[in-house]
Amino acid sequence: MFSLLFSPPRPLPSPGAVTCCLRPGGARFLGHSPLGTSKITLKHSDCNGSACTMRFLNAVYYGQSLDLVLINHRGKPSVAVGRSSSNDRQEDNDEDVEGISDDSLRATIRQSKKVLEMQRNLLQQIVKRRKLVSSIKDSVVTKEERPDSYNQASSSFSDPDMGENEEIDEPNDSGTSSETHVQPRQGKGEELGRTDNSWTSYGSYSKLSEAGVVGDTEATISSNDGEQSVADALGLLREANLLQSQRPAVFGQSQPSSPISKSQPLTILPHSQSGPAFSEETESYFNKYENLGVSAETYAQISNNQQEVPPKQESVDSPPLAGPNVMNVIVVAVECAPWSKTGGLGDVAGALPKALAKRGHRVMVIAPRYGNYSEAKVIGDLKRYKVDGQDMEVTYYHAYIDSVDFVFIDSPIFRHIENDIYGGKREDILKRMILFCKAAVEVPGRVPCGGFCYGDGNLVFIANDWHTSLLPVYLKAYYRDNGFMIYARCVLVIHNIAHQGRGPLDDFSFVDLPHHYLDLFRLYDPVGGEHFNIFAAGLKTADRVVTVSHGYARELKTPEGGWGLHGIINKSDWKFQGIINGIDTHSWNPKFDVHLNFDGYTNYSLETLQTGKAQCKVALQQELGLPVCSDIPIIAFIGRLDHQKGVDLIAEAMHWLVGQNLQLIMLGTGRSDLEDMLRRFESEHQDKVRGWVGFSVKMAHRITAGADILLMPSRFEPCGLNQLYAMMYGTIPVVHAVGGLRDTVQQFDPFNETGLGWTFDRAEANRMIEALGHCLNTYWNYKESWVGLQKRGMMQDLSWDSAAERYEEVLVAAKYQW
Ligand SMILES: Nc1ncnc2c1ncn2[C@@H]1O[C@H](COP(=O)(O)OP(=O)(O)O[C@H]2O[C@H](CO)[C@@H](O)[C@H](O)[C@H]2O)[C@@H](O)[C@H]1O
Repeated sequence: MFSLLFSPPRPLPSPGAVTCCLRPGGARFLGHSPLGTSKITLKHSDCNGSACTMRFLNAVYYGQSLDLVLINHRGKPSVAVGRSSSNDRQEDNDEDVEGISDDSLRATIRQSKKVLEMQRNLLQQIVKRRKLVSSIKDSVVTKEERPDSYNQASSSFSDPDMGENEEIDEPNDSGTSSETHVQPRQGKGEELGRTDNSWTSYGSYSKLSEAGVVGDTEATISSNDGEQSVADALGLLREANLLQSQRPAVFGQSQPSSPISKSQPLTILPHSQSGPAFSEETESYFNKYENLGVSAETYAQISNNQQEVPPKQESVDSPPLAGPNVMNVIVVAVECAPWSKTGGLGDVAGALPKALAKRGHRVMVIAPRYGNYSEAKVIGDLKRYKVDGQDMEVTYYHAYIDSVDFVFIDSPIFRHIENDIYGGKREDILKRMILFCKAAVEVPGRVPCGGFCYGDGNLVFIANDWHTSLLPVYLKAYYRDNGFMIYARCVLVIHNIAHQGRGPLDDFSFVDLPHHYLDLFRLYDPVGGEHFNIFAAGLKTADRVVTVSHGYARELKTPEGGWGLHGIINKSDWKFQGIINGIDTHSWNPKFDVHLNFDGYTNYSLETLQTGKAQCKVALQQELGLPVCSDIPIIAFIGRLDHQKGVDLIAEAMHWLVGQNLQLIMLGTGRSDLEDMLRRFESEHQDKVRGWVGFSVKMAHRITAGADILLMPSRFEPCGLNQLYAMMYGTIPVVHAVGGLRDTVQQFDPFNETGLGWTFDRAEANRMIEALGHCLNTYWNYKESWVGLQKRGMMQDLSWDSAAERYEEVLVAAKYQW
C-alpha cells in the first residue's frame, strides 16, 4: 500500500471523504482520503499493479494538477512529484521509487509550503470578514427585529412534520410516486388554467460539489491557526459565491467562457438601487451577499493565489459538446418525472435537463416538493416569502442525479398535492405558482448546490407554461429593472397554450408587483373580455419563447391556435420558435423498460420485435382479462380525458369500432363524464373494450408495448409524446395531423413503403374511422408493410440529443440578447 500526500492547488472539501481521481498513464482510478487529512491512500489493488503508483505524475484532482508525495510502505517519502509534464514521467519500477532525488522532494515541500502560506493568508482575511459580517448581521437583526432565516443554523429549519426521519414515500418501480387516480391538469373547482375564463451516482456529486473551497487543507490550517473554524469561514465564502464561473472545472469540462461573466465577475450589483414594492426583501437578499464581503477584491485574491500555482489544465473527461457555449441552465417546472407527473410536462422536465447536462451545461431543475423524495436532502437556508400578505416558509431539498441538480421547493402549500397539482380554487392555484416563482428565481443565488450557488452570470432559466410564467416577470420586475441579475435570462416554453392562468384583473393584487406592471398581464379577447393573464405577461417578458413543435409554432400564431395569445406571439415572432420534444430513450425503451420484465411481459428490441411484442400483447390481454388472441389487433388510447385529446371522437366511433374484430384499451383520467363513458364502454363491450380510469405509469408502458395501434385523435397537440413512445415500441400511431403529431408521424405510403403511421386531416370521427380502416387493412393483409412500419418507427432517433442542441442555440441567443 502506498500513500500520497498532496498539496492541492486549492482548498479541498471538508465534509465527507475526498476522492482523488488519478490518471496513471492515461488510465484512471480512485484513491480515497479520510476526512480531514491531506493524505490519499492507494492500495495496489486500486491500480492493479505493484509499481504503477509511480505513474501518478499526472494526477488530477477535479481538473487540477496536484503536487504529490508518494510515501512508501515504510512510511517514508520515496518520491516527490511536482506538477510534472509527461516528459518527467517516472518509470514504473521500484528502483525508481527508491532512487528518487532529494531535490525533487525538497522542491515539492517548498511548493507545498508556499501554497499553505497563501491559504493561511486567505484564511485570515476570511476570518476578519466573517467577524465583520456577524457584527453587521447582528445589528441588522436587532434593528429590524425580525427573524432572519439566514442567521438560522441549518438544523433549525427542519420542519417537525417533515423531518429527516419521516416516513419516505418511495417512488414505485418507474420511480414515479403515484399509481393512483388523480385529478387531471384542469382539475376540479375553479381552474386558473382554462382559457374559457372559467378558466451516476450521488457520490460523483459530492466530489464535484466539494471540489473547490474547503477541505483537507482547511483542517491543517485551522489547527495551525487555532482560529475560528476555517470550514465555517469558507462555508460563508461558498455561500456568498454568486459567481458560477468560479466553479472549478466539472468532470473535466472547461468553464463557460462568458464574456458577460468576465466583465462582471461577481454579479453583485449596486445595492444602492432600490427595488419596487418588494425592495426590502430583494435588497436584503443581495446585501447579504455583499455584506459577506466576498468582494471582487477577495475573489481576485483567491484567483491570484491560484494563479501563482497555475493549475495544469488536464481534463478528466472529453470536452463538453456545448464547447464555449457551456452555461448554467435552470429548468423550472411544476411537475417533474419521476417525482411528479400528470402529463407531458413532467416527462419533459425530467428528461430535457439530462440531455442538456450531457452537452456539458451545469443544469438544475427546480420543482415543488409535493412528497417526501428519499433522494433529496435539505440544502441552504429557510426563507420566507410574502404571498397575498401571508408569510410563507420555504425550504430547499437537493438531489444530484444523472449530472443534474434537482432542487425541490418545500412549503406546506405544496405538500401532498402531487395527484392534484392543478386542483383547488383559482386563488389557491395562483398563490402556489406565485410562491414557487418567487422562490425559484432566487435559487441560483441562494441554494449552494454542491457547495456553489449557480450565480446569475451566464445563467438562463427555462420556464414552462403559464405556471412558471411569473418567473420571467419577477426576474424583470424584482431584479433586472432594478439593476440586479442583469445577465440572467429566461426562456419560456409553451407546452400548452390552452391553460393560461386567467382571472379577473383584480388578481393582479396577488402577484405583489408595482402597479405599472399591470399592463403586462392585461389582455382583452372576445372570450374572456378584459382580464388578467399570466401567460401573456410571461410571453412579453421572456427573452425567448419556444414551443414544442414546428407545427404548433405555426398554429399558435393563428386566432384558433393561439387561444387569445396569438397577437402577443405574432408580435414576439423574432424571439419565438418551435423545437420538437425528444423522449427519454431509457425509461421509454422496450429493451430496458422496467415495467416489462415481470407479469408475463418481456423486454424486446428491434431484433426480438416479433416474439417480444407478441408476448407483451398476450400478457396485456391476460392482465386486462381480454380474450387472448394474437391475431386480433389492439388499439390503444392513453391520455387526459378532455376536449384536447379528442376522446369523444372515439366515443362517436364506438359503434364502428366494436363492429370490427379488434380490441380497444383506453387509459385516462380527467373529465368525469368522459371517465364514466370509459367505464360504460367497458361494461357494454366486455369482450372488446377496456376503459382504465386512473393514472398508471406502469399501465401506460405496458399498453404501449402490448398494443398494435395507438390512436391519438387530439383536436390540438402541441407535440405529443405518446406517439413517440409508441413508435419506439413498434406500435403504429394513427393520429389527427395537427401540431406535433403532424410533424412526427409521416403518413404511410404503400407504394414506396415509407412513412410511420396514418394521419387524418380533421378531428372528425368519420375521418378517424377512414384512417383506422386503412391501418387495420394493412395489419390484416400486408404483414410485410406492417413490419416495415414498425421497424422504421423503432429505428428513429427520438432522443433528446438533437432537441437539446436546438435548445442550446436558443439559450445562447438569449444570453447575448440585450
Ligand atoms: N392516465 C394516464 N396514466 C399514465 N400516464 C398517462 C396517463 N395519461 C397521460 N399519461 C402520460 O402523460 C404523458 C402525456 O404526454 P402528452 O405529450 O401526450 O401530453 P400533455 O397533453 O400532458 O402535454 C403537453 O405537453 C407535452 C410536452 O411538451 C406535449 O407533448 C403535449 O402535446 C402537450 O399537450 C405521457 O407520458 C403519457 O403516457
